[in-house]
Amino acid sequence: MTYKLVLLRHGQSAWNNTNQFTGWVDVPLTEQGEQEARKGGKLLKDKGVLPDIVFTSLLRRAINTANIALDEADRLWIPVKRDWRLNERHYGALQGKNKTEIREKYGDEKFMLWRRSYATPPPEIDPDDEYSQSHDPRYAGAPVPRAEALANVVKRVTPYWESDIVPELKTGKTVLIAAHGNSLRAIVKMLDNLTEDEIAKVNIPTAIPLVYELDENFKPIKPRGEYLDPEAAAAGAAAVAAQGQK
Ligand SMILES: O=C(O)[C@@H](CO)OP(=O)(O)O
Repeated sequence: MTYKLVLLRHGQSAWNNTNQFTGWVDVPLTEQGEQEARKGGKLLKDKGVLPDIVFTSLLRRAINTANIALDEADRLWIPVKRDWRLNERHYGALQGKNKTEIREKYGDEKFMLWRRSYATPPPEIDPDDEYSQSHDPRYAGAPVPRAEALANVVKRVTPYWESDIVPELKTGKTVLIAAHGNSLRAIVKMLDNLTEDEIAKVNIPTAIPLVYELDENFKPIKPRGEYLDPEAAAAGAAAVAAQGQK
């Protein structure tokens, strides 16, 4: 018995477009982002990868990407589960800041440490900052972070994977997770058992489905899975890696 998992990062968001750190700030998709989501859905349909259930974060860029892609694949009717544990990594005090300006102000090393190190979180956000989520009713009862490193995301995603996602895979459903660059990196790290150095080099392109076939222990049969459009995925990942450089 094997299991099928599809990871989908949201399409281009308003702040991807303006080169701002986003994290838990609930920015919309751009028109280009919507178009990317449609393309992602078409890939699912054309390749016959048809999700039976979708998991999303609580952020509109992931929710809308899932809806647009599933509509395109004629699967808008499938059940949906949303959870803050699939949210983007909380970018702390960097939320809302321009990536290039931060790199220029603090230097390459610190910039990359905050973006891609495993265990070092960015500086914490003030709970009363306009871009803090401390007072957002959607997170009532949840421990809203003031900043997260990727390690913190792995820590919140892994129990959710075990408790909510694995049981759906076990019933033989094709599971779609529509989420974010760094929450998906946390899942990729966990699935592929990557080292901290290996995951630092992984960048997830927007809205290109990444398909994993998993064995009976929920481990990838093909390490790192398979993008449904590998060429576009490589170009997209390179563009993410280069953010803040210009
Ligand atoms: O700003 C963010 O929340 C993320 C994803 O867009 O950025 P980065 O790729 O720099 O971690």
